Amino acid sequence: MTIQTVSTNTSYGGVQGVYRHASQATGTDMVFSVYVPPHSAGAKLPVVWYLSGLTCTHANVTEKGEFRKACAELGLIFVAPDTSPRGPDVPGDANNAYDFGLGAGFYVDATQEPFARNYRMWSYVTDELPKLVAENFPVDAKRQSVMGHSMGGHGALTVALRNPHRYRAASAFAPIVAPSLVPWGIKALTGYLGPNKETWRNHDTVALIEDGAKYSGFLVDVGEADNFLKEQLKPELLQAACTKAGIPLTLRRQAGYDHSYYFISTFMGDHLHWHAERLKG
Ligand SMILES: N[C@@H](CCC(=O)N[C@@H](CS)C(=O)NCC(=O)O)C(=O)O
Repeated sequence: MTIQTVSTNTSYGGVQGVYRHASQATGTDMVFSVYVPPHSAGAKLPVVWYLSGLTCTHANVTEKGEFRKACAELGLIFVAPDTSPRGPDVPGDANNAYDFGLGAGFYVDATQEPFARNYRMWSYVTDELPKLVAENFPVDAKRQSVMGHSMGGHGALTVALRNPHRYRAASAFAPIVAPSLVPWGIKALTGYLGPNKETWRNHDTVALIEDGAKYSGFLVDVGEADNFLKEQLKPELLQAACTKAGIPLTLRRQAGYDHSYYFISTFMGDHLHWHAERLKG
């Protein structure tokens, strides 16, 4: 598996890169970013996966997430994939809406036509891209963790719950926690997985917890001024599910913050310290 370098820039003594490769999973070219902090020759470093939200590419968090200073200090590799396949032959939303299709892969492997061929973001972020990154960067595969925002928060929490031994820590900014119950999620899961809601449960954080999935604990920040909080995010459902299942949840409701990268970048350092603590040794 070969990768093509799109760009590299030195930052905080490390290297911020953007790379392109031909993805088997999606059948398209995919672009992702990797920050490698300064490190001694031959060292293998822990890796934090960041899954982005609706409308994003790798570029949103790479340019606005303000993660590099903490990653450099803590010795963390930071990887940001795209949120969907892209290209002239990739089908999107029939009405070009922002919440389905391009930029809105929802971290599932679609089973419904015409999406099943390309929309395989679950396989991409949990299988293909980790292998590619391990082959090309100084990664310690035993020390991985995952975080995400909004749709990517949903991705991070479901990826962690279904692979608790692979991802030692998981956190989220303004995650969708119960996609089966909210408009963004119902539209996406119907479109990608079909109308049988039983097939959605594997991609619904609250449903996974209700069905017995366990995890060592989550850090979740939400903004009290987030316009999506009440209709789409519903963090109270995650709180109830975690309390009932005995999963430790640190849920912080941040007054005045909205859904944007001004919110994410403010708390990015806290999240990276949480991850670094759990990726030690
Ligand atoms: N701005 C969009 C909503 C989608 C949105 O807020 N996307 C979030 C993730 S769910 C985001 O990160 N957008 C890109 C950015 O802020 O850079 C709209 O209403 O049209």
